[in-house]
Amino acid sequence: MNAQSAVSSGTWHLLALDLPPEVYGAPAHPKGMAQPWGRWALSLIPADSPASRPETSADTATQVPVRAWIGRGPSVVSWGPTIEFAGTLEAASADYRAWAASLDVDEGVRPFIRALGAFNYSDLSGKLEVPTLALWGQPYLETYLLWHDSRADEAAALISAAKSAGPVPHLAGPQAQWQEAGASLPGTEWQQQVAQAISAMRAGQAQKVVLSRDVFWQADRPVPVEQVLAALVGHDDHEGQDASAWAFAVGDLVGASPEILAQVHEGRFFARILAGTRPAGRGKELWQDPKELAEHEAARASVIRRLESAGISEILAPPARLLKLPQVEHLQSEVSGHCEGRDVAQLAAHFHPTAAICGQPTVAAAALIKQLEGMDRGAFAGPVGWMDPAGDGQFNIALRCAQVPESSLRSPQKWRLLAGAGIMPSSVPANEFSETGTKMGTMRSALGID
Ligand SMILES: C=C(O[C@@H]1C=C(C(=O)O)C=C[C@H]1O)C(=O)O
Repeated sequence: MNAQSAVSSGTWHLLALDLPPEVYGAPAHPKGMAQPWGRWALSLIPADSPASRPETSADTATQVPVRAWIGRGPSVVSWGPTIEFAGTLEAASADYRAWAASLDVDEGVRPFIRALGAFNYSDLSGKLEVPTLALWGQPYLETYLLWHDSRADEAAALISAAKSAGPVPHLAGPQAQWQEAGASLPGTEWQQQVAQAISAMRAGQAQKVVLSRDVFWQADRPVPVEQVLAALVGHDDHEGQDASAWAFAVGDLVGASPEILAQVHEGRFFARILAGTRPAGRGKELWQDPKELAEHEAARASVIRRLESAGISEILAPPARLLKLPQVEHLQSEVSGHCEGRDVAQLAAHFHPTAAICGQPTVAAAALIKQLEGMDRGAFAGPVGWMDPAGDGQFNIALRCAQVPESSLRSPQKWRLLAGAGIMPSSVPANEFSETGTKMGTMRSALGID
């Protein structure tokens, strides 16, 4: 079936929901919204009944995958069928925007016919998906339900469920027992690869290379994605800072990334570059460590260098600051500018891969990753996020996440946790190994492993 033609002949609907102020958090401020709103919206996802949890892949059509993006700015929780635009990030976004522009819908509704997508690190292939039923939480305390005619019955049920739901229900985290189930490279081998990268860099092959690794975890039962997301949004708004990560379930990834590759809002571009890491509570050490400072500078410079060719003007790039997250602290640089006429997908594609997740110089670092990493990153470290028909939106770098099997997106039992670390000529392999382990802590904690 050609989903696009089937849906453009239908109708889209938008309803503003009148919700109690508690849903948006206290104090009622846009920055504080993500956590209670996320828990509220996630609690409305229909339960994962055994009937919707097929044992065989032949039944996967009955699955109801959850899609979500929850953090500062527009947030969404959705489930069920989507309209897909596959291809590279730029091709998929061009197709999506042309389709959205051609829809015969009210101009108040069109901006909410937004798409979510995750794209592979290596070639930016992937897909954008437009939810056909979605709860969109907006800054300034608004929530809209968007639905397509094909989901009218579910929308009616959801509207009455939303009316009778308590303000912010408690969602239990995952209750599974976990077993470690291998890795693409055993830890000792991975550290040998890091040592090789260090030798190659000392011989002048590159200045920085980011090597990542994975660890598989097997649960004794399916783990509903909304429980994991609820635990991830629970981490938000750490120590009174701005909401610092965006929890997501997009494509085959579930996680909470703090790093913004490209954000576009009404002609303004914004990015948040992270590089340089310490476990929580030890961030101040970063200012004294020449290796971390050089590593950060490489990542920051790689974005700043590409701003002009991206067509961005009136650039602001204040000095780096410390970003505190529950598991780790980073050096962060925020960069902004004017980006009239460029959409968020074009800009994300332009900046990918940054030195924060590839290295410096890009081509040499990419070659070392290919030679040494010993695994396929999939969409890990690729762009993940959302966009609207006008080209506004946000793509983060898919970090602090797990990849789950395509055949069980709703309640996966096997989770592949991934994390990387910037390797410099002065790096110590054992330290990089423990840094990647600490970064995986975001997911271990949300899954209830730690
Ligand atoms: C690669 C990751 O993180 C990146 C690498 C960092 C570093 O090496 O210090 C810090 C933040 C991210 O840009 C990851 O979280 O997996």
